[in-house]
Amino acid sequence: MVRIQDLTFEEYISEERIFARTSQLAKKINVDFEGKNPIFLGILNGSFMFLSELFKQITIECEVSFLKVSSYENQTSTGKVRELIGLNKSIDNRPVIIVEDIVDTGHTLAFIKDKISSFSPSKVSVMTLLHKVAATKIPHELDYVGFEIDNIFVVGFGLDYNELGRNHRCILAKS
Ligand SMILES: O=P(O)(O)OC[C@H]1O[C@H](OP(=O)(O)OP(=O)(O)O)[C@H](O)[C@@H]1O
Ligand code: HPA
Repeated sequence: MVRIQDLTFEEYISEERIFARTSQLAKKINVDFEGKNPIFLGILNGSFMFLSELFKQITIECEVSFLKVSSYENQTSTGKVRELIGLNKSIDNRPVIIVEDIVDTGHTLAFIKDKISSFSPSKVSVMTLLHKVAATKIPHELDYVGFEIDNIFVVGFGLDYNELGRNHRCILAKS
């Protein structure tokens, strides 16, 4: 059992299973994108651990870059304003692989895909380590999924609870 602030968590997906699945996904990418020089776009912060493990096993010509979605409360309205930081013309006419740690409601991915499309990538593929299927409000075509998980709160391997717990080597689920 692991305690983070007021919550307790139990191991849900072991480090071994994460590594084995990540290797399978990397092998598939190496085949699917051979000769296509894709750019991996990691979505910060959560994807950093998954992307670094994946990227070590990519053997084709490729690039890596990172994007951050910043959210802040608008001073003049109640709405949340979101902004995508780090996008530039390097994705013009290139195949892009968005790399996420988790697709939960699907709102973040919808926002990212919309912003990216204005840069005219030749193709946009999505890879996510986790997909919380029953929580999804905006369905997406997910090209590479590590694990479909239950509708429970998870931390570890890059995922956080109040910014804590990202450093755990496995995925932990709330008890
Ligand atoms: O499908 P959704 O319901 O939109 O949730 C998924 C998003 O939530 C998390 O990011 P978060 O905004 O918590 O930032 P973080 O990666 O820095 O933890 C996660 O990394 C995804 O980007
Ligand atoms: N855990 C951590 N971060 C998240 C989750 C989760 O289950 N869903 C969306 N962001």
